[in-house]
Amino acid sequence: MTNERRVLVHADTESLAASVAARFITKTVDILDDQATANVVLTGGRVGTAVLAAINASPARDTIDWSRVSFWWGDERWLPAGDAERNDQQARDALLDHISVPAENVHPYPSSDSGISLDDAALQYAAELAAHGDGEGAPRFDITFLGVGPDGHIASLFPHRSGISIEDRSVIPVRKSPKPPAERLSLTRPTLNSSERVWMVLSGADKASALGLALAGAARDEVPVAGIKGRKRTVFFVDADAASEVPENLIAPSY
Ligand SMILES: O=C1O[C@H](COP(=O)(O)O)[C@@H](O)[C@H](O)[C@H]1O
Repeated sequence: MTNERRVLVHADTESLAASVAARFITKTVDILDDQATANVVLTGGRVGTAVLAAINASPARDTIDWSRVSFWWGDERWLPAGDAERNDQQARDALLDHISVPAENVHPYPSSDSGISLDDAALQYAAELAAHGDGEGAPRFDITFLGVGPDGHIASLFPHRSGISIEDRSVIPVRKSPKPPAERLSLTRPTLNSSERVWMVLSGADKASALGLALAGAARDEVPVAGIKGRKRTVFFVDADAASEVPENLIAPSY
């Protein structure tokens, strides 16, 4: 099977979230049949959080041995711990607080009330990634979820900003983000692209243009999602509205 990007279209956000949740559970069980542990990178955003809620709601949720799964984040908003706008808090509310995952398996970014600077927070998260990286700069990420903004941003890598081109670090501080809050932390493109599987989750007509441009070969500086590709698989899980500008030949047959 090739590692071409694939687009799977669902009728609406609800069926999209339920389908990705089912696929995640099946894939993670398979991964844990083959290896001792799994590393999953979570995203913030509306659809990413809906997927976590759908995993939580699934009767098959606990077929996964959660004690062998570790969670990381693609990006975080530089806000105090527990803030409802933090990506980690939204993931805890939707899923993590409801499953038997050991606290040490959950790797949130530092928070703005942690007493360290944004720059030091980026260094600290990079060090945590490296500490779990078996000699690499980051663990082997088995599944990485990414939302996609209407401007084509992924994680906190925005169009026409230097972040999308940074290659010598695993984590960067982000300032003056076009989307609030202004200060953020983000994995870099090479770190995201080190993932075995990248699963993009997006819905809504406001995402159609960015998705269409990315799949038509836009430059990553213009549309950052265009620069993202997992090692084994890159799948866009989208709803019909987001898919409206996707070239027909890239849409996988419905299943
Ligand atoms: O701020 C963020 O937004 C993006 C996209 O969010 P969405 O609600 O438009 O899906 C998300 O991917 C990112 O993690 C988050 O920090």
